[in-house]
Amino acid sequence: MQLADFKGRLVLGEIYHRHADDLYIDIGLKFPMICKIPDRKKYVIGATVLIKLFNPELSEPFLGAKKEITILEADGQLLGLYDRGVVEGIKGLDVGLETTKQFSEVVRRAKTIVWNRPMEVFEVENFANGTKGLMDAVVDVTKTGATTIIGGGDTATCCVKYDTEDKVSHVSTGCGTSLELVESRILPGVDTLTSV
Ligand SMILES: Nc1ncnc2c1ncn2[C@@H]1O[C@H](COP(=O)(O)OP(=O)(O)O)[C@@H](O)[C@H]1O
Ligand SMILES: O=C(OP(=O)(O)O)[C@H](O)COP(=O)(O)O
Repeated sequence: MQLADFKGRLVLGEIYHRHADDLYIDIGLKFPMICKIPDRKKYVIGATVLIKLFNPELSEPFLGAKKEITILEADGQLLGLYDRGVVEGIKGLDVGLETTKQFSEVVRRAKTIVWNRPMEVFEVENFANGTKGLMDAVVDVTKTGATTIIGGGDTATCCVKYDTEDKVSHVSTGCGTSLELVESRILPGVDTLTSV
């Protein structure tokens, strides 16, 4: 086991035992984490949970402890149930490598792409990798002849951010409007200007 700094590290654990109001969670280290059961129906044996770990064992704080603790457990905060990458009650603000790969594969097969809405909260650098990855795929297929239309204020901003405005077929701040144009609806502004 690597004894790096554990404070604040996110780890997955499995509920292996329940006793009275307590949940016993195996986190793959020497000691389990024990905490109160937030919901008896949901936090069942075998369920996977996400934990913010503070300390893998409480032997050091035990020596000067002011509250009652046992040294044979890890200290952490139960964040919620974990189900296929999603934690109940916690927002998902980005996509992972696998999702980016799957979306990019579809984009690389397409001949026409209409893209509205960034994949993630791309304004925050740590959450932008999937959006950048998808943009790379869209730019690549544009080079090989696909028609790529990007619409929406924020999605157009992605093009500005990644300097791809000239590398896709069409960029517009309109999103609903772009879709109406594709549907062959008459757009009042375009109609007025056309007849001037
Ligand atoms: N998973 C998410 N959770 C919350 N906000 C998100 C998520 N993914 C993207 N966003 C936000 O959605 C906004 C873009 O959506 P939207 O306004 O519909 O796009 P557009 O302006 O291109 O039509 C961005 O500000 C982005 O940060
Ligand atoms: O980004 C936009 O809107 P959104 O952020 O609500 O998706 C567009 O500026 C709205 O354009 P629209 O009027 O063509 O739908």
